[in-house]
Amino acid sequence: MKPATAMNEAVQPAAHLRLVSDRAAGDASGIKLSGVSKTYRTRDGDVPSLRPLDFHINDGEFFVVVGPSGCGKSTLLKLISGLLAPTTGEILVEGQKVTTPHGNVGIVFQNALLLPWRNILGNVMLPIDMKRLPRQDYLDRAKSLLKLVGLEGFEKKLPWQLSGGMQQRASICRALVHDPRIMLMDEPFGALDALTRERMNIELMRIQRETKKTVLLITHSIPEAVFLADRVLVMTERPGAIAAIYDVPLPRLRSLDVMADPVFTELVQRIRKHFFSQGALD
Ligand SMILES: Nc1ncnc2c1ncn2[C@@H]1O[C@H](COP(=O)(O)OP(=O)(O)OP(=O)(O)O)[C@@H](O)[C@H]1O
Repeated sequence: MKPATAMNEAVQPAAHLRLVSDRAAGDASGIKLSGVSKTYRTRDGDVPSLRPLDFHINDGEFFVVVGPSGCGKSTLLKLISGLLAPTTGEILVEGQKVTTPHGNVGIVFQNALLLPWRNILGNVMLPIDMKRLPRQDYLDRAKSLLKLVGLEGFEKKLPWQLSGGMQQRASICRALVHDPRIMLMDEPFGALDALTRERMNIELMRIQRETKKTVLLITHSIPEAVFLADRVLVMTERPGAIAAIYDVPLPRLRSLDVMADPVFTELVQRIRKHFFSQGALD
């Protein structure tokens, strides 16, 4: 068995649950973090949010981050999107150093955040209008994305005429419409009921497999993380560091039945132990 990179020595992986932090290092594609830390400077003093992080998300990988509340997950996503600058270190997206917000990513937040006065198609087209790209070139793509997520026929409806899950599906289309290579998703299904959330997970997995996007998703749900991910990064309490990175040794296209698979349940348990040993469980 490979040596664990886990900081928490109490959590040892079972033989078939490899820790894979050495996978594909040095590849110029995907997302690469080298020594990336963040300390917020506030009037009340410094708030160290992330300890120096080093990891690589592969091109086309579904990478999920879990961690205790306040450990710096959203901060991590904002750094990768270029909305925030790191205090130390360097982030490369597709080989390019991130210094400002960049067009390579589509971002999905916890709430759909659709503009109430724009219809669903208008909301999906928002990044095209904001980037002043030619509308005609993207209209068909917007419509086929809406079809892909089961919203065909709802193009002219206003957001309030759709359920929460439908609005969130529209916001995923909005994040995909300009064809970014990378999707950054911050607890995208946190506000949904359990059944809709399960359906959205299946939907998202299908979209990711079909479009071969690189996805970084943050969630508080360990089963959701294991269900969706190729790899799961577990963070420590603030200032967040890498507790462990787990490979998910399950078929890439999964149905909900996989949740009864012993490999699934064992990995969920193993990740949960990190939180118990840190004294914090969400
Ligand atoms: N703009 C800011 N100024 C000062 N401190 C901040 C700022 N944004 C976040 N923080 C602090 O940094 C830490 C990490 O915040 P962040 O939102 O990244 O955590 P999180 O893991 O996403 O939390 P949660 O799971 O609860 O959403 C928290 O302690 C938070 O209070």
